[in-house]
Amino acid sequence: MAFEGMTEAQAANEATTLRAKLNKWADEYYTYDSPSVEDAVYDQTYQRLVALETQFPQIVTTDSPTQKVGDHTLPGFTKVPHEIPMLSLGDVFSKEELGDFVNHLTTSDDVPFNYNCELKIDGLAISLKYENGILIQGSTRGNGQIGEDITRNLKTIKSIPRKLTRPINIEVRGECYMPKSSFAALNEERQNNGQAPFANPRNAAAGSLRQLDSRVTARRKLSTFMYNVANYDDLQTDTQSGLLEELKSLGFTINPSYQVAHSMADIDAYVDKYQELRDGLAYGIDGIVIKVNSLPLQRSLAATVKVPRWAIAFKFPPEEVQTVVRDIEWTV
Ligand SMILES: NC(=O)c1cc2c(=O)c3cc(F)ccc3oc2nc1N
Repeated sequence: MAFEGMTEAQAANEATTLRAKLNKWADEYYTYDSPSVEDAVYDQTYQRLVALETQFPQIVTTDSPTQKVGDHTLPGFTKVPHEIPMLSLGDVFSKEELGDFVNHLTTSDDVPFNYNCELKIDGLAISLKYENGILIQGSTRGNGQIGEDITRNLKTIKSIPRKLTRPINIEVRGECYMPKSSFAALNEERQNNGQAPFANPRNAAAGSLRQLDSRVTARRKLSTFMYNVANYDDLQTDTQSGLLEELKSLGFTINPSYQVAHSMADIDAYVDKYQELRDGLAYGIDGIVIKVNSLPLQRSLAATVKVPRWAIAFKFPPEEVQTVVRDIEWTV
């Protein structure tokens, strides 16, 4: 990141702005456990400041976040490499795009029209690793390749089984979320004791999971819906819908509102149904996930670098939740 043609004064000026942002975000994170930006934004901003101060050493100040001892990434959680990357879903925003995705897949790759429709829970993606049926590690998605070890916090969540009904080795992925009722109660409590409220249940879940003190996490009434398996081999089922039932039989909580679709009309009906029911659900959803139902076909379709070819997210417009407008002065 070279700063061609930048004068020292300009560098000093930008460094001052970056330091203020980083200090504010760190303060939000440590003091109010409600960071207003994702870690990746914090890290990118930090790296830019380091590059600026490296190129213009004379602008370094003693109070710069770069001068603090220790690792600049938010501490407290060890990093966890995901042997099988935790990818994100590709998004579509209209039924036409959704139809294009499904029809393209079904015709070109000889995929029978057999899709599993699921609610897209608006939470934080997590991965749970079990050995001989015992929970040994829980982690966040992180950047998809490297997550954070939050085992101790996930163990406080009642819907996450410590021990499965069968002693198998399995890595299961799903969503950790905060029910709407818990979110409302938490924000009321925070406002009563002068803390900044969380903007939405997703931020509240993220802030609650990255608590260094698990007792705080335990009080946050988080829950989970699991939906995927990283290593399929131990499973007896060969469909996505069957996988959900198998996860349930192992002791996981799955979202019961899934439905197999055999036509575009089925998919459209499911989308319309849950666009209607959305506001009345006990948890936030930000869309629908449509997946090829056959697991062998999922595997053969695999993924591009970033997203699976066998699944798509149909995104709803943002829900009209009454959130407190945060004084977000910064745009990165
Ligand atoms: N938020 C969700 O409720 C939800 C999320 C995902 C994913 O993020 C996801 C990511 C992949 F690379 C593959 C499948 C997935 O399936 C998923 N299924 C769901 N129901």
